[in-house]
Amino acid sequence: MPVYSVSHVENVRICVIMVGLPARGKSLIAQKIVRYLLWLSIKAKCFNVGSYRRQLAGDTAITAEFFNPDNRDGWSVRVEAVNRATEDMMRWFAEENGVVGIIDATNLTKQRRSDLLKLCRENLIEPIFLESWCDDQDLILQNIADVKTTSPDYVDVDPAVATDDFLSRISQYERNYQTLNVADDEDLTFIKLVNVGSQIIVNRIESYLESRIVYYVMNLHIKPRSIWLLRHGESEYNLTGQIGGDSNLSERGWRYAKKLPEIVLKSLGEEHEHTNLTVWTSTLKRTQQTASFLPYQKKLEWKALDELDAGECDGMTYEEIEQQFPEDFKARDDNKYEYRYRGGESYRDIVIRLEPIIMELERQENILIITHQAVLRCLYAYFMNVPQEESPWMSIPLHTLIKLEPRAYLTLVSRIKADIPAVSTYKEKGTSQLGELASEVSNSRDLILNSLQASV
Ligand SMILES: O=P(O)(O)OC[C@H]1O[C@@](CO)(OP(=O)(O)O)[C@@H](O)[C@@H]1O
Repeated sequence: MPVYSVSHVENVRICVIMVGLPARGKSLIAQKIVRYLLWLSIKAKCFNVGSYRRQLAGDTAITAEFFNPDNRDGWSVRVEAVNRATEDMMRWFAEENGVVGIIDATNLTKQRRSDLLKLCRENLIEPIFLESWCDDQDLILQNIADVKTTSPDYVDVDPAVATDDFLSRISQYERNYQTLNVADDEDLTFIKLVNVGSQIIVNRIESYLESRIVYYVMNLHIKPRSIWLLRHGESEYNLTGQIGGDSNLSERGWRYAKKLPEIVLKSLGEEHEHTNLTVWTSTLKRTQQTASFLPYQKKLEWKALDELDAGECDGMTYEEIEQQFPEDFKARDDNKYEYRYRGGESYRDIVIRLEPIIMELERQENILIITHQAVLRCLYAYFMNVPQEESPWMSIPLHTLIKLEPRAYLTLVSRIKADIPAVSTYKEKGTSQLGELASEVSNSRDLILNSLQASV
């Protein structure tokens, strides 16, 4: 079955042209848009002019003077860098069927923007300008500290010297800055973020894909925060190897749920022990039982966080699926991301239903999400940029918290394992569930079922 995405339906190609002084979060926004679109299967790529400039002029000793608009050598290198980036982008559109290309540069002058506009129009590409305008000095200094002192331009440079140099680089750029405004740029498609979203000006958004990009950008914030992703405690179905369903926690699952408040507190650290977390669960019992001892007020159930719907296979073991539906079993192994259970869902379907969750997650601050194996893989893939063919095969063990701390250019990840054993629900690619190993599993399943019945 062909897979249609927004871009196929609309047949549009978009060039997002970033605008703004250095240290206004442009690269961060550009990279996030790319990650979001790739996660939705829309082919996107960022062309960072700074890295072309570094290739042309070398990594080191690019001091603020280089960026003086009157410095002819510096100027010609910078023009050449933009030209190379745009040439590569046009080649990418033409030869690799790119859909959304991003030119990540300052693009501060009307002249530069009109050159890019002309190039896009000649190539039938929709241009959309995305300006990050900011005069909040605290935000700017925070950005400089976060990003620029770790930039390749300042390798081995003392952070204080790097910060001073960077501030003078910014003042060189300020000399030429012409901000976008509705009066002068009425005909352009643009979005202007003022002080990271405290005010947003949107002008002439025309296509659906453009409006999705705008909506995504409108939801972003850059406040420091953490996101915890975890599966529910071990369930009765996990013990018996059955998939789907709405079973209760096992005895070990309940132990994990009781220990969870302590583990979360530890992970928050002393200085944040009074932080108020928001807890999201699915509508299924196993996630809600897992959340039941957490002391936080704000708990929200989301249908969109429910586990992958296994349709006709719901309640079966992998072994039973292999026996009863051998072709499906193989098809799923061959392409797990696209495979849709009979009457159920695929991983791609989960990503589509998770989109509103991602939007809301971008708006939120500290949040703890208790969900399921397949859903968690999809959420993790969004934050960590995991390619589609890999994400359904990631190992996401039970009784393990994943803490994500988004930073300017990367997301820090730590895993916290609770000291409470649980079964593994991981099925390796290409492994048959039939045969010796499988019969051991099914024997243990019978044993567990017997003991459950005996204890009733
Ligand atoms: O895509 P695979 O690897 O089969 O993983 C998804 C499966 O994980 C399970 C456990 O096997 O999740 P959960 O623990 O939330 O019940 C199944 O319900 C679900 O079908």
